[in-house]
Amino acid sequence: MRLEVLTPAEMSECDRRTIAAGPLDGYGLMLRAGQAVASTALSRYPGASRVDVLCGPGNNGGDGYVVAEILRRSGIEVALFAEGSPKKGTDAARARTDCRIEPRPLAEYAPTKGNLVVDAIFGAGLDRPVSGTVMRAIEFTAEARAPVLAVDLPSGVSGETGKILGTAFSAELTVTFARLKPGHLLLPGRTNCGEVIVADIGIPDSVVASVGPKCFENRPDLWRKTLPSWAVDVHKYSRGHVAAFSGGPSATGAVRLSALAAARAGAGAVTLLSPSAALLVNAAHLTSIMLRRCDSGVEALDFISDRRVRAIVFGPGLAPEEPTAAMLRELLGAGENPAVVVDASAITALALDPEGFFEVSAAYEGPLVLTPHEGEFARLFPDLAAQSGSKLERARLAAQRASAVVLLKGPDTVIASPDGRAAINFNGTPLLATAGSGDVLSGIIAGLLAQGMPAFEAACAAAWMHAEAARSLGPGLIADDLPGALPGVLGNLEAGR
Ligand SMILES: NC(=O)C1=CN([C@@H]2O[C@H](COP(=O)(O)OP(=O)(O)OC[C@H]3O[C@@H](n4cnc5c(N)ncnc54)[C@H](O)[C@@H]3O)[C@@H](O)[C@H]2O)[C@@H](O)CC1
Ligand SMILES: Nc1ncnc2c1ncn2[C@@H]1O[C@H](COP(=O)(O)OP(=O)(O)O)[C@@H](O)[C@H]1O
Ligand SMILES: [K+]
Repeated sequence: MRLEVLTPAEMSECDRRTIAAGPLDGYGLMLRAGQAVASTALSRYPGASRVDVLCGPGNNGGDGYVVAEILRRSGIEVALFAEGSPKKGTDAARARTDCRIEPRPLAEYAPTKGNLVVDAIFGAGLDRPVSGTVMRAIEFTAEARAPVLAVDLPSGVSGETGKILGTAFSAELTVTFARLKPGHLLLPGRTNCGEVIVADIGIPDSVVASVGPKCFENRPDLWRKTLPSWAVDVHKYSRGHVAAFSGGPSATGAVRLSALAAARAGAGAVTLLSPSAALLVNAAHLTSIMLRRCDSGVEALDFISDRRVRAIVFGPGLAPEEPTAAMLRELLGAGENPAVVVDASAITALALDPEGFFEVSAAYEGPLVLTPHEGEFARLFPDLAAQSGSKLERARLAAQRASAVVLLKGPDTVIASPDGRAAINFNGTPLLATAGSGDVLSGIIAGLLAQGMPAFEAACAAAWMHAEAARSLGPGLIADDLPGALPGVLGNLEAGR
């Protein structure tokens, strides 16, 4: 499985290096790209006897001319519409010359019922909002509900950010080349792409590796090798001990979800550290999870060092106030180095003095993971939330600033490491939009960290497992159900090892 996700700039560097190494030249790559799209059109739309191919002025349009010519030779009635002409001497101009169909201006295009539309107007080169004739073509197509097969990306979707520039085709199917681009995975672009097929056009894996991509699809192959495995003589504490900090008497449920999830993710022991006032409430709800009174940072630190705590969940149910932030700074500054997952109200508490936290986190030597949703992210990183870059870019900048792995939640969860690596999760489901599911996620991360999984991999694996657990349960799930679905998910992963 090829997991690299290439920015449009990295993709064009791959093209350049492939061409430089030979034997394929730029036109050879274009022919292969066009062939891949045409054969997808023929196999996936076998009943389509008429196809409208819409071509732009660049290489995306070049691919479109290749598609049109192949479909024509296959006996299909092809109508060709062009927006602008390719520059003289380019591969696209050659493809235009080699295509035997005379294009009509895009302004004359109107969708015909039953026709398949091949969108080859803009791809990786989209650099400003679509407007005018192209915008109208997109709108007509949407009104006619004509099926769209997009070449590389639906025109209007930014390959870099997944944002819609002006407006965009909603494709049923998108054929892209060599590897996915961020725009295929990030919202809203992902929705416009429909099903995405990645076609091999002859760009060697070694060339992709040589451009040093740092973003990946979050699939098990990304982290499978780092999943915990236990020696035969393991005992509960050596399997990994998690401490989860409870809120006050009326805010204990969230952290119990985290604690249960940490245990289900494989931690050998999980202890809830509870303020005295909440001890009885917690006691009434716990069985395999242990309970310990804890009213201060000093007591917590004693416990962490005495009981060899390897990972901490800090946030669900805590007060979003300065004492919470102060306790976290105390924990991080004490010289113990357990892995720490900072979630929920603790992130809001840190936003009272972000710089104070970033100083402490920069000096921290243990693994650190922050799991904000967009609202919490905007509180801790207001300038990054306001900037125009992609979700991927925002998560990466935040990870660098906080010296922590940042898992930015949502339907297109992004996990970013301060070392520059990032992964985009694709298996999320709206089933997870239910109260408490984030608490389960932070617990899974802590459970994996306690077993020694590195922070970036643990966060990626947890995001994937969390969504798989939801999918295995289906409609009707509540967050309480998610930990119980983890054994099935883990069992399937184990079977794939
Ligand atoms: N050698 C390569 O790089 C390969 C590229 N391929 C195709 O080439 C595409 C990239 O080609 P290009 O870099 O030429 O880019 P595009 O063909 O996507 O678009 C570039 C052209 O569109 C114009 N443009 C961009 N946004 C516009 C807007 N909103 N309104 C009006 N005009 C706009 C630009 O000024 C430029 O003329 C890929 O998406 C892929 O389909 C494939 O042929 C495979 C090989
Ligand atoms: N529409 C959605 N599609 C996929 N995942 C979602 C969606 N909405 C929420 N999630 C996921 O559900 C979890 C919700 O976490 P969070 O917002 O912290 O909720 P809570 O605080 O109630 O636990 C996150 O992992 C998030 O990525
Ligand atoms: K396109």
